[in-house]
Amino acid sequence: MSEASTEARIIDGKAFAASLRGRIGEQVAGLKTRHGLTPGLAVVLVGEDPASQVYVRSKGKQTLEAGMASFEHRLDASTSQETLLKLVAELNADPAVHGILVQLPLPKQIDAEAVINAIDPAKDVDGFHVINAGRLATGQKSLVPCTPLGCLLLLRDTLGSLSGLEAVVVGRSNIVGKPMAQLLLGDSCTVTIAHSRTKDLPAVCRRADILVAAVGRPEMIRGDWVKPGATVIDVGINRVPGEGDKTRLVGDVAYAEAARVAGAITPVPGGVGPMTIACLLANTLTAACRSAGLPEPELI
Ligand SMILES: NC(=O)C1=CN([C@@H]2O[C@H](COP(=O)(O)OP(=O)(O)OC[C@H]3O[C@@H](n4cnc5c(N)ncnc54)[C@H](OP(=O)(O)O)[C@@H]3O)[C@@H](O)[C@H]2O)C=CC1
Ligand SMILES: Nc1nc(=O)c2c([nH]1)NC[C@@H]1CN(c3ccc(C(=O)N[C@@H](CCC(=O)O)C(=O)O)cc3)C=[N+]21
Repeated sequence: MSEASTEARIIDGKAFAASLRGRIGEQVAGLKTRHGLTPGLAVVLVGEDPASQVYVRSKGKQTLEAGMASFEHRLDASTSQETLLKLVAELNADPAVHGILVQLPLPKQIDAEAVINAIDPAKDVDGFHVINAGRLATGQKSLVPCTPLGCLLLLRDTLGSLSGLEAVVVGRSNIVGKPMAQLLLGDSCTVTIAHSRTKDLPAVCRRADILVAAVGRPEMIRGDWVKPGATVIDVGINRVPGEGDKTRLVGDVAYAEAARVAGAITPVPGGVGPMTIACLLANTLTAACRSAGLPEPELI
C-alpha cells in the first residue's frame, strides 16, 4: 500500500438532517391523524443578536415544515430576569407547548442557569436542565442536548459501532463538550476531554480515532493534529472576514488540511449545524409523545 493520502469522505450533515426531518414529519402526521396531537415548540429570543436571529428563523421554518406548531417569543434586550421567568412559567403550563428553547447567550442582566433550570425538564428540548444533564450522566432516560446528539448520529452512520474507539473531545462546555463526552462513553468509546489547559493538545488530538472539535476558535485544529484515517466532527461555527465586505463561516478545524489526513470529516457549513436543528425537532416529538403517554418515536 502506498502512503499517498486520499481525500477524506465528506460527512453530509445537511442531507442526513433532511432525511431525519422527513422521518419526523411522517411521525408528526401520524400523531395528528391517530391521536389528534400536534407537537409544539416554543423558542424564546432575548435581544437582537444577528446570528441568533438567523438560527431562530430557520428553527421556526423547519418546525412548521415538519408539521409542528411553532411559537416564537421575541423579547427586548433589556428584559428582566423576572419577566423571562414569568414567560417560562407560562410556557411550562401551556399544554400546546411540548418543547421550550431559550436561545443562548442571554443578556448580562439575566442568570442563564436560573432560567434553564426553571424550564420543566420534560419540556427541556435543549437538554440543558440539571435534571437532564444528571440523567444523561447516569444513563437514565433523558432529553439529550441537540448538537452532541447530532454528532453521535453522524458518527454512528459513518462508523457503525463506536465501541473501543479512542475519542477526543476538544471543549468542555455544558452545551457541547461535556454531553458529547457522555454520549461517546455511552457508546463505549475511550474518552478524553481536552480544554484550554490541556498540555500538548496536538499530541492528545493525534491519539483520536474520533476527534470532536467544539472550541469556538476558527481553524485552530490543524491537519497534522489529525491521526490518519480518523473521523473528524467539527462543531465550530465561526464567522470570519471573507471576500470584500462579505463574511464566511469556518469551523474549528482547518478543513482543507484535515481533509487530506482524515478518513471522514464534517464540513462547515453543512455538517453539524443542520443536525442540531433536526435533533431539536426529534426531541420535541419525543417530548410530545412522552407527555401523551404514547410510545416514543423510532427515528434513528
Ligand atoms: N453546530 C452547532 O449546532 C453549534 C455550534 N456551536 C459552536 O461550537 C463552538 C463551541 O461552542 P461552546 O461549547 O458553546 O463554546 P464555549 O466557549 O462555551 O466552550 C469552548 C471550550 O473550548 C475550550 N477552549 C478554548 N480555547 C481553547 C484552546 N486554545 N485550546 C483548547 N481548548 C480551548 C474552552 O476551554 P476552557 O473550558 O478551559 O475555557 C471551552 O471548554 C463554537 O464555535 C460555537 O459557535 C455551539 C453550539 C451549537
Ligand atoms: N438554547 C440554545 N440552543 C442551541 O442549540 C443553540 C443556542 N441556544 N445558541 C446558539 C447555538 C448555535 N446553534 C446552531 C444551530 C444551527 C446552526 C446551523 O444550522 N448552521 C448552518 C449554517 C447557518 C448559517 O449559514 O449561519 C450550517 O452549519 O450548515 C448553527 C448553530 C444552536 N445553538
